[in-house]
Amino acid sequence: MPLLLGCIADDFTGATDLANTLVRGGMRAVQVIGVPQGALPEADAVIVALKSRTAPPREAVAESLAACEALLAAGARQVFFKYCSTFDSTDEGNIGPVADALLRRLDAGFALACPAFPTNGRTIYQGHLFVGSVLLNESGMENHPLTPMRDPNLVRVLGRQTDGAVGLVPYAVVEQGAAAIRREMTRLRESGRRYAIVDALTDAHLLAIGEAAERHPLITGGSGVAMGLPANFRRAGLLPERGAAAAALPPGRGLAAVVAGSCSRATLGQIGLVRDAVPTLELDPLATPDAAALAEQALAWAAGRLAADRPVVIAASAPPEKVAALQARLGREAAGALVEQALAAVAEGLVARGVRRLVVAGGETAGAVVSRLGVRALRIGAEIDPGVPWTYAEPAGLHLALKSGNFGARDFFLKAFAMLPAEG
Ligand SMILES: Nc1ncnc2c1ncn2[C@@H]1O[C@H](COP(=O)(O)OP(=O)(O)O)[C@@H](O)[C@H]1O
Ligand SMILES: O=C(O)[C@@H](O)C(=O)COP(=O)(O)O
Repeated sequence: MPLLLGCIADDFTGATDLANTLVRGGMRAVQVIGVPQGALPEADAVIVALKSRTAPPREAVAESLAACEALLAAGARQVFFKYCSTFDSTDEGNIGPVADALLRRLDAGFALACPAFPTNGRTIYQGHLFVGSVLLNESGMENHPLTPMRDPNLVRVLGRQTDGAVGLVPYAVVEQGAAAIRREMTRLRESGRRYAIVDALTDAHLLAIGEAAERHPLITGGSGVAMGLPANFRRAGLLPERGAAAAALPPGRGLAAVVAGSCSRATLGQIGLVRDAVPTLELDPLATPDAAALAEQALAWAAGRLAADRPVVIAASAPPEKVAALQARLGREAAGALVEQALAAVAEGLVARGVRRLVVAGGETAGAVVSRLGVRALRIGAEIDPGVPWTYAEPAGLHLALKSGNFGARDFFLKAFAMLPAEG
C-alpha cells in the first residue's frame, strides 16, 4: 500500500501524539526520527519527528522541506504539519515560516491552522486559544522556558510569523459542519487569506474540519484536527477497514525510569505526586551549571536505586522563578541546552545500566534524549493518557513514552509503569 499521509512534526512528543491519533483512527502509522535518509517504512502514515520548534527559523524551514521531500518521494497524498496544541512558537516562528515554505513547495496558496485538542482542554473560540477554562496566556504557558505564550489570539500570533494574511473560520460556521467550513475556507482563500485559524470546541468540530480539508495539499495543526483524516482516505477507497489496531508491542522488561525536563504545571504536579511514592532526584542546574557533572551526580544517585517493579525519577523540572534564575545566569537558549544535554546523558547512562522502560517528560527534552539514544523509529502502542502512548524504539529495543509537558493526569508516571510491567 502506498503512503497516504506524510507528517512533519516540530517536536518528538508532538510526533508521538499525532501518530497515536492516526493509529487510533485505524491507520498504520510509524514515527521516524529526523529527516529520513533511506527508504521510509511501509505505513499508511509516516510522521517525521524533528526538533525544529525552537531551532533558528532557517534551519527549521530547511529540515521541514527536506522531510517533505522524502514524504512526497514516498507518494504522500497529503502533508500534515504538526505543531503544539498550545501553539508554542515565538514572533520569529517557527509555525509561520515552516508553513509558508511548505505551502510554496506544495504549490498551494492556503492552509487551515487548528491546534485544538478538546480532550486535553485546548479549544479555540473566536480565534482565541483556551487551555481548560483560561486563556492560553494565563495557563502557565506564559512562563514556558523557551516559547512563552503571552497572546491568546491566534490570528494575531500567526500574523506576526508570516507575510501572508490570516483569517478566521468562526465557531458559528464550524458548528454548521463540513460543507459550511469548506465554503468559508474557499471564500477566505479567494479574498487573499493564506491561512485560516479555525475555531473548534469539540471532537465533532474537528471531524468536520478534517472532512472539509479533504483536498487540501497541506493541513497544519495539533493532533486533534488529524482525527477526521482517516475517514477521508477510507471514503476515497484508499484505506482498508483496519479497526483501531494499535500495534501490539513486545512485553515490558528491564528496569524502569522517568527523566523529566518539562517545567509545565502538569509535569510539576506529576512530580509532586510521584515524589512520595518512588525514589526521586531533583537536579539543581543552578548549583551545578555543567551538563556532564549533573549527569554524573544523577547516575551516581541512581546506582543501587534502579528497580523493575517501580521507576526512579530524575527531574530538572523547576518552577518559573528557578528557571528564570538559570536563564539570567546563562541566557534562555544556553540554559535549555545545558539541561537537555544533562538529561540526554542521564538517559544514556540509565539505558547502559539496564533501563528498558523509560518515560521522558518534555518535548525538547524528548528530542535530546531520543537523539542521544540513537533511536530511528518508534512503533506506537497503547495509550497511557490522551496523546501519550507507550512506544517501542528501534533499533534500540526499549519502550519509551514521550510525554508532552502539558499532558497526562497527576498519576501519569505510576500509571505508565502499571500499564507496562516487566514480565518474566
Ligand atoms: N531548571 C531548569 N532551568 C532552566 N531550564 C530548564 C530547567 N529544567 C528544564 N529546562 C528546560 O526547559 C525546556 C522545557 O521544554 P520541553 O522539554 O519542551 O518541555 P515542555 O514539553 O513542557 O514544553 C527544555 O529546554 C529544558 O532543558
Ligand atoms: O500538541 C501538543 O500539545 C503536543 O503534541 C505537543 O506538541 C507536545 O509539545 P510539548 O508540550 O513541548 O511536549
